[in-house]
Amino acid sequence: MSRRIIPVHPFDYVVFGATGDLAKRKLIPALYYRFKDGQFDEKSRIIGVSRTVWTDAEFQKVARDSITEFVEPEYQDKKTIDRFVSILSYVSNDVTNPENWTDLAEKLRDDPKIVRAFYLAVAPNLFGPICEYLSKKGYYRRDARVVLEKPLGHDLESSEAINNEVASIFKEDQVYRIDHYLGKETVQNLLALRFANKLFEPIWNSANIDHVQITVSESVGAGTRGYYDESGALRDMIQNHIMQLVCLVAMEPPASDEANALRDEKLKVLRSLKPIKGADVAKYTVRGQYRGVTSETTSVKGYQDELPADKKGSRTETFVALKAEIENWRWAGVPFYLRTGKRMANRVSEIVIQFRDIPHSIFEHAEGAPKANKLVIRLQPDEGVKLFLMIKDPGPGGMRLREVPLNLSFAQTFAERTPEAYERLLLDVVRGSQTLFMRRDELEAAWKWVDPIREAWDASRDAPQPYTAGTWGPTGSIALIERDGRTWHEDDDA
Ligand SMILES: NC(=O)C1=CN([C@@H]2O[C@H](COP(=O)(O)OP(=O)(O)OC[C@H]3O[C@@H](n4cnc5c(N)ncnc54)[C@H](OP(=O)(O)O)[C@@H]3O)[C@@H](O)[C@H]2O)C=CC1
Ligand SMILES: O=C1O[C@H](COP(=O)(O)O)[C@@H](O)[C@H](O)[C@H]1O
Repeated sequence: MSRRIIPVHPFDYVVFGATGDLAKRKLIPALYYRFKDGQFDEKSRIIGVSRTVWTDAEFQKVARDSITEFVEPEYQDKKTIDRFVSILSYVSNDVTNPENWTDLAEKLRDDPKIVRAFYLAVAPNLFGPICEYLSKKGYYRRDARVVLEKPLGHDLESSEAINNEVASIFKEDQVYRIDHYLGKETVQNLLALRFANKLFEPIWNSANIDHVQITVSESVGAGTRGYYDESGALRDMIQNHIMQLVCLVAMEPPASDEANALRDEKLKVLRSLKPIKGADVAKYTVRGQYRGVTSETTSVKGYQDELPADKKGSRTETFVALKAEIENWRWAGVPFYLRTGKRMANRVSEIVIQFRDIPHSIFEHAEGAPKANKLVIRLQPDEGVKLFLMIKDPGPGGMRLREVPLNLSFAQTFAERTPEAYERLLLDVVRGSQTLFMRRDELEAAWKWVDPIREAWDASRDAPQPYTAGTWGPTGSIALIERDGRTWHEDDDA
């Protein structure tokens, strides 16, 4: 069955930061895919804005190159690319220079039926000037939308300052804060799994679940990404993506999929997280930094070796593991073990729901003991869901118990390409759907929870624990979970 494509209203999408890396690698390809699928056509416009002096044709040429490089070859056809780039135009503008602000009036249509969206793919210090520009030049409309890229601050205070600047022009129902994890198909599937099935909800609680693990590991390094040393894994991954995953796993069933119904429930989870402060930080968190490794076949640089001279000696963490707890009736006593890192053994993002042991085994004389059930939701790569169950090993040899996975592999089940997160999110903005975007109070609640961890690390004399590139992180991370008599999940299909 082929996918049903519902076209969106015609729009004017103004992309600030159009010459940047994000526009080139993610935004242009995502918009192209949606155009190719017929979700919008030449009635819409995409207007790039940056300081670089380009003509429309130059911007169109760069967009063509980005499609050639980042769109799968079977989706590239000249006729569609020609049609797509014909709706692209460009305006050169330094938003910090009010004396020379450029006019967008020629590009923006003054028609209330045409959706107006501003995508701020620029550093957050430009959000204020851009909002001022939009307001003073009269491009603001009460029904316009503004999309904010991360990082939205480096702590609660700076996040409040950014949000205040934006809020001085845009109302909260106009603001779309991107957490691209929410746009991932498999993350949305978590909602379907939990709330479109009868099976799980009755057992989704502390009476039946022993613990939850969330791992987002990357095999790539961090050092060449300019921003990373100011950020570190706690701010870069835990505060946003992993907190959002915790929310989706732990929240109460919302009354509907309406944006605020969902966000209200996520917010309650964030506000129920037990604070990790002071001496508890050393007990419940582990931070690491990768070391290089050289063998006969490979040579991988350590984080320190990748840094420029003035940053050597940095104590920025490239790995975090922590034990979080949610203080409410559903989750009391169920630890959430979270970990993320760069230069780890594999690229894998997964959520593991480890159920409790059965209350009593009747298999006294069987070969093998029953193991507790486990649900593994693989977000990437090899997206899918595995439910580990006990079965009788077939054959005449008596009762032999074996753990096997019920395996739903998305790649094997669905022939169609899995859309990239940005494809969904960019058009949700046009649809006016905020469900997959973070509300201000959620963002701030997440900062409020991570800030004391960061502060305790900054005050500590200890450096991050070293781990060798290509491994699963420092030994402290293994100890964190093993201390509780548990282990990190390793997917060897049982
Ligand atoms: N790249 C990525 O994969 C991701 C990026 N982000 C975030 O998105 C934002 C953009 O990232 P990225 O594209 O990588 O950054 P780049 O540095 O590649 O691009 C920054 C953009 O901002 C424009 N710009 C800078 N100063 C001004 C100005 N005064 N007036 C108008 N435009 C200006 C630049 O254009 P010019 O120099 O021509 O003015 C350029 O287009 C950042 O906040 C980043 O953290 C978030 C997630 C992923
Ligand atoms: O936001 C970020 O996410 C990426 C990982 O995203 P993924 O979609 O590839 O899983 C991470 O590499 C980057 O450091 C971080 O800023």
